[in-house]
Formats: sequence, C-alpha cells, structure tokens
Amino acid sequence: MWKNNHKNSTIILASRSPRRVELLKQIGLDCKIFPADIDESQLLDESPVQYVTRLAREKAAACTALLAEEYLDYPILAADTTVALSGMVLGKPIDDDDARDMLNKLAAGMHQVHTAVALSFNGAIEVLLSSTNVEMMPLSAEQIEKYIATGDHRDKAGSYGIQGLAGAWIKRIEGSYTGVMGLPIFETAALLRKHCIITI
Ligand SMILES: Cc1cn([C@H]2C[C@H](O)[C@@H](COP(=O)(O)OP(=O)(O)OP(=O)(O)O)O2)c(=O)[nH]c1=O
Repeated sequence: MWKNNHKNSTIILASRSPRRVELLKQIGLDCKIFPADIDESQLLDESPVQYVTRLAREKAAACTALLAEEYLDYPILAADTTVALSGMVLGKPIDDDDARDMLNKLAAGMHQVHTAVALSFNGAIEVLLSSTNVEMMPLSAEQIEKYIATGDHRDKAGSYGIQGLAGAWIKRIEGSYTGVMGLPIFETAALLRKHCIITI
C-alpha cells in the first residue's frame, strides 16, 4: 500500500484523540502520536469553518515545529472537530452543566459538524474540510441525565459521540460519519494519496 519508502511506513498523528488513531487503522495506517498543544480559543468574528480550518493547520504546524530531526521527513496529520448550531461553535463541555445545556440546544433539530484535516509534508501544509448535517431527535431531561451519568459526553465537541450511546439519538446525517467522529477518512485518504503516501 505504501508507495514511498518511509521508515516503518508510519505517519505522525498530532492528536490525542483515540478515535483518530482507530480511523487511521481503518485505512491501514499506523501512527506515532505527537500531540500538539495550541491555544484553541475562537477568534472574534471567526466562523465555525474558519475556526476548525485554522486549528487543524495550527496543530499540524505546532507538531512539525517541535518534531525531532529524525521525524522531519514523515507525513504529519492533524485534525480539529467542532459542532456548529446556527453559526455558533459548541466545543467540548467544560463541565456537566455545560454538557446539559449543549444537549438541550442540539435536541430536536439539525446542527453541523465540521472537521478539518491537515497534512504537513515536504515543507507545506494542506487542509481539507468535511462538513456534515446531523439531525438529533427530541430528548427528555431524563435521557440527557442518563447520558451524562455515563461520562460519554466528556472530551467531545457538542457533548456527544455519534459512535457511542448518543448514536441512538441521531435520526440522520448528510455527509461523513467518520467526519463527525473526528477524522473524515475520505478527505484524509485524498490528502495522503495526492502525496503518494498511500495508493489505495
Ligand atoms: C460530534 C463528535 C465529536 N467527537 C470528538 C472528536 C474529537 O476528538 C473531539 C473534538 O475535539 P478536538 O479538539 O477536535 O480533538 P481532541 O481534543 O479530541 O484531540 P486533539 O486536539 O489532540 O487532536 O470530539 C466524537 O468523538 N464524536 C462525535 O460524534
């Protein structure tokens, strides 16, 4: 599958997200994890799409800048996911009350999940975007409480994970399931294929 002869056929993943590691495995890729710590605050007047695109690029750039010499010729992937409701960013919940509030807002309606994926390779960074419309069913206070008690909302944009229990609330999506989970494999593979890092 690998066209170029990378040491160990490995890519660098600038992310702590276990979902992203799993999704890369799905397309036959192993990765070394070098998380990038950047300031994730949204800028004034920045749209959700501009926000995720900038963060994915900054994560890739921060990781590239910190890598030891021996890894500099490896492809580096980074991604950022956010939920948008009527143009407002719903990020990761700061606590259970915040999660409750987000789930109440998302219930019985349509929102967007934007994931940008960035590839840093040969001195350049390229970014692709995946945007998905997601329709969530109406939720009772009891359903929200039960979900929050499981802890599955933590560390997830919009306070839910489509790949877990909350998948039972998702009536339909228009776009990319893997994009909602945090790494759109179509766009990821397209970036890697373009640079002959994969041939599938
Ligand atoms: C909407 C949704 C989000 N998420 C997750 C994907 C992302 O991991 C997370 C959004 O946070 P991100 O800031 O995109 O990523 P992260 O903090 O998990 O990892 P890193 O910054 O180190 O790359 O929300 C799901 O797992 N399922 C879902 O259905």
